[in-house]
Amino acid sequence: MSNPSSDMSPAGGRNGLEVAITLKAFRAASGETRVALRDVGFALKPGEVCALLGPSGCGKTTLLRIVAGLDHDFDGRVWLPSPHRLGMVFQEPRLLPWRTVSQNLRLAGASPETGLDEIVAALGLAAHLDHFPGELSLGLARRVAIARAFAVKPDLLLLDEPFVSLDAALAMRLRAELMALVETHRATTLIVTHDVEEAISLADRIIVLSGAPGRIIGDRPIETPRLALTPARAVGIKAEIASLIAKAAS
Ligand SMILES: Nc1ncnc2c1ncn2[C@@H]1O[C@H](COP(=O)(O)OP(=O)(O)OP(=O)(O)O)[C@@H](O)[C@H]1O
Repeated sequence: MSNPSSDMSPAGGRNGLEVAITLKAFRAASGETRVALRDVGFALKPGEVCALLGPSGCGKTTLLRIVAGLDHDFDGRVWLPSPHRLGMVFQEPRLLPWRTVSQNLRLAGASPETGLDEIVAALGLAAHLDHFPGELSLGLARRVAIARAFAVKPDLLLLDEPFVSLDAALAMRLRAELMALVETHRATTLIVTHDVEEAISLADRIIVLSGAPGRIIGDRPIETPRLALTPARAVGIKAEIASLIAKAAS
C-alpha cells in the first residue's frame, strides 16, 4: 500500500461523495499486514443519508476516517463534494480539554449566525458553556461533540455511532435534529451504527459490510418518504438486514 495510489479529491463536477477504496491494510507491530477494507466502492448523492452496518472490526471507523481525510494510507480514491463543510462525530467526544464547551464549539466554526444558540438549547447545553470537557459526564461530552458537528451547518456529515449510550429520549431528539439538518442543508451523511432500527429510521440507504476485511455485501435503499414505510415493511427490512449482519459475523 503506498500513498501515491491514494487520493482525496474535491469533486470536480461531482456534488455528492464517491468512495472507491481498493485496499486498506494496517501493519501490526509484529510486521504482519492485516487487510481492513477491500474493494469498497459506493457513491452518495447530495443529501443522501447512508447507514453503514457490519460486525465489529469490519472497518466502519476506518472507512469514515478515510472519507474524513484523516487517513491517506490506502489504495483507491475518495471524491468529496466541492466545496464542502465537514461535520464529524467520533465514537469518543474528542473535545479540546483546555478549552471550554463554548470555545470548543466556536473554534469548530459554530456561531450564533450558524444557529449555535438553537442547537445549544436543543441539546440542553446552555448551563455548561463555561465548563471544561473534564468537568462533563460522557453523555454531556457526546452532546457537545454532536453540537459541534451540527452547528457548523455541514454539507458532509460523518457520524460514528453518535447516539450510543445516550438516553432513549435524547437519542430520539437528536435523530430528529439530524433529519432536520439533512433536510435544510442537504447534508450528505454517512452514519455508522449497530442499531438496525436506527439505520432504518434515519437512512435512505443501508450498506452492510462483511466481517474483516470489510467489503460490501448489502446495499439496500429504504423507502422514502419515510411515512410510506409501514411498520410491517420496516420489520421485514430489519429482519433482512439483521440476517445479512449475522451471516457477515459468522
Ligand atoms: N491504527 C490501527 N492499527 C492497526 N490496526 C487497526 C488500526 N485501526 C483499526 N485497526 C484494525 O482494522 C480493523 C477495522 O477496525 P475498525 O475500527 O475500522 O472496525 P469497526 O467496524 O469500526 O469496529 P467497531 O464496530 O467495533 O467499532 C480491525 O481489525 C482493527 O483491529
